[in-house]
Amino acid sequence: MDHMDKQHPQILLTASEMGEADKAAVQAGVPAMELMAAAGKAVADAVLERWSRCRVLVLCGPGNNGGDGFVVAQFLLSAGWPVRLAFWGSVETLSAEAAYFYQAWQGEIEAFATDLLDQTDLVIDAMFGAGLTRSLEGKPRDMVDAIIKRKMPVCAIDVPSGVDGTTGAAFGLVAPAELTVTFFRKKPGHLLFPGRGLCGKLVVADIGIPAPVLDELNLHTWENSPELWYREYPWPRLDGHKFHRGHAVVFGGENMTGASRLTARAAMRMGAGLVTLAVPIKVWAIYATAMTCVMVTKLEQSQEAEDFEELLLDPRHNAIVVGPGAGLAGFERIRTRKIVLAALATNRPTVLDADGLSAFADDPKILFEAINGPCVMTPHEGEFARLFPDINEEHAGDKLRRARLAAKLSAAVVILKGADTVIASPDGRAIINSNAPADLATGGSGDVLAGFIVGLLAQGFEPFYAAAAAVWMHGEAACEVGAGLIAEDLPDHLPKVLTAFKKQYYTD
Ligand SMILES: NC(=O)C1=CN([C@@H]2O[C@H](COP(=O)(O)OP(=O)(O)OC[C@H]3O[C@@H](n4cnc5c(N)ncnc54)[C@H](OP(=O)(O)O)[C@@H]3O)[C@@H](O)[C@H]2O)[C@@H](O)CC1
Ligand SMILES: [K+]
Repeated sequence: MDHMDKQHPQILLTASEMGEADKAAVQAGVPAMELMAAAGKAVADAVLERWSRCRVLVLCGPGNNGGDGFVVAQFLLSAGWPVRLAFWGSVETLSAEAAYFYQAWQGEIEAFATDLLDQTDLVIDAMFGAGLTRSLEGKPRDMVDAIIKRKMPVCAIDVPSGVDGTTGAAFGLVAPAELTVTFFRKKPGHLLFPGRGLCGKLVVADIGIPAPVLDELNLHTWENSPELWYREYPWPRLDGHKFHRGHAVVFGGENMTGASRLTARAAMRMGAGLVTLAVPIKVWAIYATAMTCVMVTKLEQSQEAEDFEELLLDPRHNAIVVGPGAGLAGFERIRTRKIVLAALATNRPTVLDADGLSAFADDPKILFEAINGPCVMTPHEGEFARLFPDINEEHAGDKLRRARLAAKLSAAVVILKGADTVIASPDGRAIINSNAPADLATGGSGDVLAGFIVGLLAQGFEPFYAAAAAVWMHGEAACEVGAGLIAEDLPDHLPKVLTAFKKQYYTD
């Protein structure tokens, strides 16, 4: 855990945490005026780098986001660009720094009017940033509406106005930015949808806030990267043999036999020393003919759960996954529940996915009460809504909080999947993943993820790290494959990912 330290470049700051960092920086002797000047300069530099000289309209709002806008306008004007500036707000309520840069602006200050866009090639959105509390109304809303209709290029300061930097939720209409420049550290809303999709390219600028101010804050959210967990990674030992690398057990059902096969193959690829697929006797032959390095074992008819329990009496079976293709139809639901409960009763690291979660939709409490050991749950949004209906409703639009509360309630690491997967630990820490390409949205990719996780658990990786590492490797493997990806490709491209990862991060 030491490595997920607060000064980490991957740390993410909510609006209030950023405000605290800002205050601490001022207390440490960095004047607020300098922070604003640096912020505005960073935005101007990013604009000068990306765009050629063109007619710019800077839209300044009533808070410090607008203050940054005055600075940008002045820098671009000094660089010889044609700049117009419109302000919406009241001069009396500007902060001291914003008022200073308002006064310092050498051009005219105009009122918000959509016809300003007629003579504009590029909009600088300095309307609202971290202080946004509600949907835009009146003139700012009309402006955003017109920018959207005209499909104007936008550079947003901190966040596109209307995006909540803490949650990524959009308050009403938002003009999508081509470039967003934020300060010091990213915010969760830059990584979580819809915010992420509205930011365009994201630049993080250093504005002179000293990193040690972060040590004083209570921070617990990071962007996923091997930097967070590579030091604890269970590197294979040179003198090791397969028993050092664990033995994962995968339950396979009767109908969707492909799902657990993908899981088992993925667990092997991730480096589990051995993998056993335990399946009902009726379908044993289907599995046995399809698998090679994975062992397939039979569960006798009508006593599958008992046989599964017996299999787990062997303590070498040190990580378990139940869910992919486990089955929910008719009697299968009861069987899946029994298998899950048998797995959890061992208190060994267990991954619950798909049907292994949905089997408890009627009474999730039974599941939560059974979780007393290390457990990773991997719901997609539909499964999450079934297991955590109250949290889901109460905190709609705040994926980070939903995942965190679910982890706390269930005492499991929760991976709330999607394009912006969140990995939450029961202790309150959370990681947002950002490397997943769109190609990953394909049947079976979740089964592979479950296999990657159990493969790491079998090797003794701590569950929160195993979850984060598996999600990251899954994204990397998908990037390796590219367009046309099918789930089978993911385990087979993992060796390239693991090799590159080892080359970059392994130290003796
Ligand atoms: N922290 C730092 O380190 C640094 C921060 N910097 C910059 O400061 C920005 C944060 O500044 P900020 O806190 O003044 O918030 P900001 O978003 O400009 O405006 C809040 C104002 O808008 C109002 N308001 C809110 N929603 C509204 C709505 N829908 N419609 C209408 N009004 C609405 C709200 O009024 P109220 O809600 O109180 O009625 C309040 O008056 C940050 O994003 C970054 O760009 C940099 O200078 C570098 C250092
Ligand atoms: K903005």
